[in-house]
Amino acid sequence: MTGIQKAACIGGGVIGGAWAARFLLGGIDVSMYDPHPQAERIVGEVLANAERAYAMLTTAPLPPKGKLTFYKTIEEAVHGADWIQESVPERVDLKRGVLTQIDAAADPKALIGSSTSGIMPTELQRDMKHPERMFVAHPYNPVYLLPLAELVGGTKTSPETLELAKARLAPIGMIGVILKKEIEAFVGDRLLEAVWREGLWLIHDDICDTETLDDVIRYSFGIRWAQMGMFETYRIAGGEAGMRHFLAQFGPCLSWPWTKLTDVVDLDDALVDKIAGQSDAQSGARGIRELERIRDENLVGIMQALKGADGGKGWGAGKILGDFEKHLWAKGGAKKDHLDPSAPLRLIDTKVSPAWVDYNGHMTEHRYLQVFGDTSDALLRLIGVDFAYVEAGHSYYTVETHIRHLGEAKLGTKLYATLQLLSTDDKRIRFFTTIHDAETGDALATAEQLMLHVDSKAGKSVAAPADVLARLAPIAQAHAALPVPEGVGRSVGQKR
Ligand SMILES: NC(=O)C1=CN([C@@H]2O[C@H](COP(=O)(O)OP(=O)(O)OC[C@H]3O[C@@H](n4cnc5c(N)ncnc54)[C@H](O)[C@@H]3O)[C@@H](O)[C@H]2O)C=CC1
Ligand SMILES: C[N+](C)(C)CC(=O)CC(=O)[O-]
Repeated sequence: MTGIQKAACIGGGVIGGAWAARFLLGGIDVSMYDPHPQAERIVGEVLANAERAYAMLTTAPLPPKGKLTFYKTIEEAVHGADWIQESVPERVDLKRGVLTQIDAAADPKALIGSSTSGIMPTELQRDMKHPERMFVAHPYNPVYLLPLAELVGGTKTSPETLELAKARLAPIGMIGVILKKEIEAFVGDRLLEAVWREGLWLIHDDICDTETLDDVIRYSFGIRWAQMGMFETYRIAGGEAGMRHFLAQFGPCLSWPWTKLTDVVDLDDALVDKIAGQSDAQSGARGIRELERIRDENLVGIMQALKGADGGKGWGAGKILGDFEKHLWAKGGAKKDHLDPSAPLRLIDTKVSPAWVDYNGHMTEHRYLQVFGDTSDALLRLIGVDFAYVEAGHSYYTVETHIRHLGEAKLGTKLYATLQLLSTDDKRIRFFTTIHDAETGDALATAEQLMLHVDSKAGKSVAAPADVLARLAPIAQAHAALPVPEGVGRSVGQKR
C-alpha cells in the first residue's frame, strides 16, 4: 500500500485534532498550524483519547507513533508534507483563503484535502494555482476510529488525485469512497441533515424530548444502520419478495407525507434554549471528554463485533478494521531479527484496556485466552503461517488449552507474553505461554497448548510443509535445552 509519508493539519479543532491522531497513530509525522492559543492542549487531549481507543481496538502492532510539531505559519507547516488536510471553520471565504495559502507553499505534488462538511470543491479550489491536487476528504467524527472519508473532486480535480488519495488512506485504516459527482453536503451529510431536520421538528412540536429521540435511534435503526446501512436493511424488510415488494408497500407513504423534510425549523432563541436545556438534562452530568471516551468504547465494541462477522471474513467497518490489522501485522508483526531462540520468545506486548476489565475490576478471563491466542498467532507468522498461508487452505488449529491464573492484571497494566516450545512433530506444536506484568516481570497467567496442522478445506490434520517445519526446527531445538517451565503438565486442581 502506498502511504502518506508526512502530513500537515491546518486547523486542529474537533476534526483537525482527530485527523492528526489518525495520522500519528498510523506512524506518520504531523505538522500542525492552528492560531488558537490552546491548540496544543486541545489536540493533546484528543490524541490521549485516541491512544486509549486504539489500545482497545487492536492488539496488532501499531507503528512507532509519529511526531507532532506545531508551527506558527501555514507555510512552515505544509513544508515537506505529501498530504495536507484543511480543517478550519465552515466558511467558504476563510477556507478558500487558507487553501490558496496552502497551495502557494506546498509541494506541487502534495495532495490537499478539505474536511468541509458541505462546500463543493469547485468553490474551494477557485483561486488555486494547482487545483488538480485539491479535493474534499470529508471524514466522520471521531476521525481516528470511523474509517470513512468521502472523496469528492471539483471541476479542476484530476481523477488520479482521487485514486491516489484513496490508496494513501488505506494504510492508516481508512476507506476513501469516491463520489461520482460533486454536490453540496455530499452523501452522508445529506442523509444526516434530513434526519436532523426532522428531529428538530419533533422537539419543536413537543412530540418527544432529546433523550427520547436518541433512545428511538439507538434502540432500533441506529444499530441496524451501523452494520447494513439503508438499502440492504430495507431489502430484508421486503421479506422474500425483497426490494420490489418493499418499494411497492412503503413507497406510497412518501407522499402522505410522514415527514416535514422540506420545511426548515426556525432555530429561534426559544427552540435553542429548549434543546440545550433538554440536552443538559440528558447528558450534562458528564464532560465532553468523558462522553467521547464512552462513545469510543462503544464504537470499538461494535467494530470488533463486525470484524468477526460473515464467518470471520468481517463485515462493513469490521472488514476495514480486519484489513487494517492485516496490514499492521504484515508491516510490524514479529520482528524476526529481535527474537533470540535461546530463551522463550517474547512475542506480544500489550496493555489491559477498559474493554478487558470485568466486574471484579481486573482483566476478565476470556481476554487471557485472547492474549494467548495472539501469542500463538505471532509464533505462526514467525514460521510462515501468515494470512496468505491460511487463505491458501492450510493452518494450525488449537486443540487443547490449560490456563492457570497466577496474578491480577488491573486496568492499564502493561503486559508481555513469552512462548516456549515443549515438543513438535510434523503435525503438532505443544507450547507453554506465560503472560507477564511488564513492570515487575511477574507471571500473571500461563497456558499449555497444543496446535495441530490442518488442511482447512478437507477438515483434517495433515503434515506441515517442509519450509514451515524448517523454520520451526531451530526454535524447537534451542528450546529443548531450556528447563521445563514450572506448571507444565499440570491438571486442574492438582497440588503443587
Ligand atoms: N465537527 C464535526 O462533527 C465535523 C466537522 N467537519 C468539518 O471540519 C471542519 C472543521 O470543523 P471542526 O473541527 O468541527 O471545527 P472547530 O471549531 O472544532 O475547529 C476549527 C479549528 O480551526 C482553527 N482555525 C480557525 N482559523 C484558522 C486558520 N486560518 N488557520 C488554521 N486554523 C484555523 C480554530 O482555531 C479551530 O481550532 C469544518 O469544515 C467542518 O465542517 C467534518 C466532519 C465532522
Ligand atoms: C455536523 N456535521 C455536518 C459537521 C457532521 C459531519 O460533517 C459528519 C459527522 O461526523 O457527522
